[in-house]
Amino acid sequence: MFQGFPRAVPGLRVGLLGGSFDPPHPGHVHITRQALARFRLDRVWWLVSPGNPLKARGPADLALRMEACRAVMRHPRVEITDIEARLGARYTARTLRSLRARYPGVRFVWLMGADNLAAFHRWDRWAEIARTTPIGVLGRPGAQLRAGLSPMARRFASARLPAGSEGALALRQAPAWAMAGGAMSDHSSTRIRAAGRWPTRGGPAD
Ligand SMILES: Nc1ncnc2c1ncn2[C@@H]1O[C@H](COP(=O)(O)OP(=O)(O)OP(=O)(O)O)[C@@H](O)[C@H]1O
Ligand SMILES: O=C(O)c1ccc[n+]([C@@H]2O[C@H](COP(=O)([O-])O)[C@@H](O)[C@H]2O)c1
Repeated sequence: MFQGFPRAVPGLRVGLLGGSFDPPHPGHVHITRQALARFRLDRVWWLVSPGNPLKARGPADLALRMEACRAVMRHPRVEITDIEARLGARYTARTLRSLRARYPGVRFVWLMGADNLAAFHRWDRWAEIARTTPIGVLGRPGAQLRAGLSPMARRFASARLPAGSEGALALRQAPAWAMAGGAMSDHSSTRIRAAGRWPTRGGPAD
């Protein structure tokens, strides 16, 4: 369809897991599998970010992160993509607008860990994202309480799907969001970097 962009037909339920993946780890794999099952998704696309706009430190080289992602996440329904670099987008609201225009009829669900839900109100045009895209949240140790009390959770409280209805998330008109329950993983990129098992860059995101 477009070089470097995954294929998707109208009606396909596609979860978008944006991340720095600096580096990717088993926690990302865990939540991807959980999202496929709990939110009844047909696909998950990993959007390997050119650089989180809220993180001062730039991530490792994109090609290196893409390669590492392909090595840890092998699943027939999961695609590893550098779509945001191709679009020249690092703000999620912009990415979602572009994807909706390129893939009419595809049912996108934005995926994120509970730690990101807790800080979601600091994102560019966060309420627009919530009003236009269903959001699937995956549990993360230590973040559950903050996520539940967050400005996003409070402002869009009436749009939250009750436990047991998460499977309908992709079919719901936004605003709609759900939390997937179940086992959590405590893996984190910060911890891997701190252990010196991944190259780090000191400068700001480029
Ligand atoms: N163990 C985990 N449990 C739940 N969600 C996770 C987990 N690890 C990462 N995520 C989610 O995956 C997405 C991408 O995460 P990211 O690549 O920043 O990994 P990270 O481990 O959070 O990195 P860092 O420690 O550098 O912040 C985010 O939405 C994040 O909340
Ligand atoms: O759009 C924003 O303002 C924004 C602010 C912070 C994070 N994000 C996105 O959130 C995703 C997770 O980021 P990270 O660094 O926690 O992996 C990734 O796709 C980022 O681009 C987006």
